[in-house]
Amino acid sequence: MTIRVSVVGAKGRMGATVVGAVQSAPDMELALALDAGDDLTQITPANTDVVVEFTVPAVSLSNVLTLVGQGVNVVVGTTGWTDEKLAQVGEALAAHPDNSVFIAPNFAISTVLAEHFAAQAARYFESVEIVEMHHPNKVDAPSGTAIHTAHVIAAARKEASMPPIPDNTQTDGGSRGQVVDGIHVHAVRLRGLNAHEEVLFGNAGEQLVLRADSFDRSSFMPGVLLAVRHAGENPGKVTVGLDAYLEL
Ligand SMILES: NC(=O)C1=CN([C@@H]2O[C@H](COP(=O)(O)OP(=O)(O)OC[C@H]3O[C@@H](n4cnc5c(N)ncnc54)[C@H](OP(=O)(O)O)[C@@H]3O)[C@@H](O)[C@H]2O)C=CC1
Ligand SMILES: O=C(O)C1=N[C@H](C(=O)O)C[C@H](O)C1
Repeated sequence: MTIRVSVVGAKGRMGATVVGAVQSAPDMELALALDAGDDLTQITPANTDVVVEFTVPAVSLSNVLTLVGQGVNVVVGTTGWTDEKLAQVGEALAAHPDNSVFIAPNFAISTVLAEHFAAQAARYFESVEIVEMHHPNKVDAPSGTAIHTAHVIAAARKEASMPPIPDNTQTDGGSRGQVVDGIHVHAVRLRGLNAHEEVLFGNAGEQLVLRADSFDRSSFMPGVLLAVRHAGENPGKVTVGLDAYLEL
């Protein structure tokens, strides 16, 4: 059966790439391609099975709530999600128990795997810091991926009862980065880059660096299409992270 996919944020860098990927997928057809200023209530179960949402953090929650209200499944790539926002989506889904929302901070297999390996490494290293590097048009820092990676590492360290990360910094004008769940996260914005993340682990006398590079937005498309194909599998629920659909 052909999956009818609508794209919200369709004129953006990611949205336009998703439109092309959906048009090239043999099992999908493009329904509506909407962007800023368009009325999202045009999207209904009569024309759409799954909506892919790539917009900006400031509007994504509102868009997702509208789309859930329209009774369709939603796949979200926009960043900026917090526990509070996720809870609001969960409440909205209670009124639409047949639909689901899937959110991925990153759809690239390299990055999802790097994060998976980082969770494994986290229990063996005293020190860890994250460096994310992106194109200068990105509006949010640190990246949604880096925030998610920090949470995953912090949870793994907690489960392994790791001691606090050693750091004797006495003065800091901001150069130590943002602390997310106890992990220092550094953001670089550089012309020529796309989306890149390094997780640096250190012990006395050794270092492990996990690095994932998305050189091109095509890197995100297999993950987006995978999520579209799985949409609706967890009715009434919000699922976060592409690892949910990978057998890791
Ligand atoms: N999960 C993942 O794997 C990835 C996630 N991202 C994330 O995806 C998001 C989008 O990134 P990117 O495509 O580069 O950003 P862009 O700024 O290129 O695209 C965003 C698009 O959304 C549109 N938009 C703004 N407000 C609305 C609205 N209310 N309703 C519908 N459309 C709207 C914008 O229109 P206008 O410009 O006219 O305001 C623009 O066309 C970011 O949060 C980014 O971090 C990016 C790459 C991969
Ligand atoms: O804005 C981007 O480009 C990206 N945003 C996502 C993020 O903030 O993690 C995913 C990827 O890093 C590209």
